Amino acid sequence: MNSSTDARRRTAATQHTVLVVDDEPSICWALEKMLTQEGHAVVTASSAEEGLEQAAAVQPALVILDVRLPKEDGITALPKFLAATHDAPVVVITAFGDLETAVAAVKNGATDYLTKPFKLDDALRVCRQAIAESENRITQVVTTKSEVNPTAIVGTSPAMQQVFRQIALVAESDLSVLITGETGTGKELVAAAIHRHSRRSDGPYLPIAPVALNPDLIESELFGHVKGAFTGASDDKAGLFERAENGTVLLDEIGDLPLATQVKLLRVLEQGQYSRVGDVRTRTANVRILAATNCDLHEAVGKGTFREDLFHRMTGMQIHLPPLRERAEDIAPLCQHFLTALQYPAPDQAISEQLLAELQKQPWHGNVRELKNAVEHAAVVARSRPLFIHDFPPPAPGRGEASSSPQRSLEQSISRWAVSALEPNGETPQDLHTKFLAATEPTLFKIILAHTGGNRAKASELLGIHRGTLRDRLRTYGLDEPDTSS
Ligand SMILES: Nc1ncnc2c1ncn2[C@@H]1O[C@H](COP(=O)(O)OP(=O)(O)OP(=O)(O)O)[C@@H](O)[C@H]1O
Repeated sequence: MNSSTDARRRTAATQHTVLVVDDEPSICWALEKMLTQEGHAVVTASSAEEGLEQAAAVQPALVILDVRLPKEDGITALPKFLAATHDAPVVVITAFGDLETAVAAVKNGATDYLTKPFKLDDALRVCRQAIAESENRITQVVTTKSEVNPTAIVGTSPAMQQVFRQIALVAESDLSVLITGETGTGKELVAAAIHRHSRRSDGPYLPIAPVALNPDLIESELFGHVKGAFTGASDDKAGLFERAENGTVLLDEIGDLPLATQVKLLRVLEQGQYSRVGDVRTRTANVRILAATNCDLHEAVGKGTFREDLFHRMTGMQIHLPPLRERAEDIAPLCQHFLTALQYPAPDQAISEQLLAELQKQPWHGNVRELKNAVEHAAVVARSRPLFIHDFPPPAPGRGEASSSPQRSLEQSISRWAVSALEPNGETPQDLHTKFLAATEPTLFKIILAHTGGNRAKASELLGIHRGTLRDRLRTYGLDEPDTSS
């Protein structure tokens, strides 16, 4: 970085007061010099007790706190510094390789930490970031605890409006409903909503996933059994349909039901009747049956793994939840909803337009479940500041996809790297571009030159750049191999 850039930054930076608490005078001196050069006012203290007095008096924008202090140690004093400064960022200085202390520091509310001995460049980067964070910190205080209904189905897209309409239309009736959609699209949420808005809402709601049941016991689980029906049946036992009397049953992943059980389910659906395993007595079922699937039942019928009569019976009333990538406009309200549920400060300010555009580009193979987990992850990383794309975990791979396509993951890595490097007071775009080219061009050039057998004229033609430019860049990267062009 050249000195004029430095000077520009210094004048642009707002002056803040930084409190340095360390009993080593040399560290206080070095940090003071570095921060004063940045345009900040620096106050120092050699113990936690003295530091706390200073903190209350000067209200610093940043506290740099050593862990090892003469009386009270930095980790124990950390919450007191947060309280005294109204949550100013605290950068903790720990001994080299002391993971336990670093973890304890972050747990106690430290924004970042430096390990001794540290380079001043690193200290400067960490301090700049912490100050920028404190400037960005969302100041709005959440005065009332925002209540979020965990069963709420959030969505403003036309597709979700259609789903809401369908739920409203079918809820009152006793119709069986098949809810379809990829994993994580909210099928179970919809089933629960249908039950909640139905006449049966006072009765039980029992979701069950046949795939989670022992295949030998599946019929007994659903319909119950009588004593002695099979080895181990030491007593009569009621099944799911009996326990759900006057209520609703959700058969999750109905496509996993064995064919023999499908016949019995059809009988319940058509005649409202079933028998316990080992019993001749016919019982009447007073349950509403909802089913969900993320597989193509039509295809399962074609393969002979799903009965056609049951298929027609179940698909009479179908609610389809489209994948999240087809309803990108739901991403913003869903993020708000999940952040509100986490009591994140000012959820409406936490997601910028730029971040939203990034999130809307992602494939979300795990749909809303993946988005929810990703927002929860990002909220932990961002700790009260607005979220950035690099706070989010990488996208989940799609079905049968080992990972996202190389080009996509390259794009994502570059984006994460660039955003974090550019973050307030980080690298200039020009520095970043130079570093980016230095990281990518040598590999590309080597491959193209190998392809042309070292012929630079051909390589520059293929690359669409001037031969002289290629020569200069190869020299810069130390790739001055002999040119085989004639
Ligand atoms: N529209 C939505 N609004 C709010 N939360 C949602 C919505 N859709 C899904 N979720 C949340 O996403 C998670 C997954 O939803 P759910 O279990 O209903 O999906 P599913 O389609 O049944 O998944 P699977 O097929 O894997 O069982 C849950 O935490 C749920 O609360």
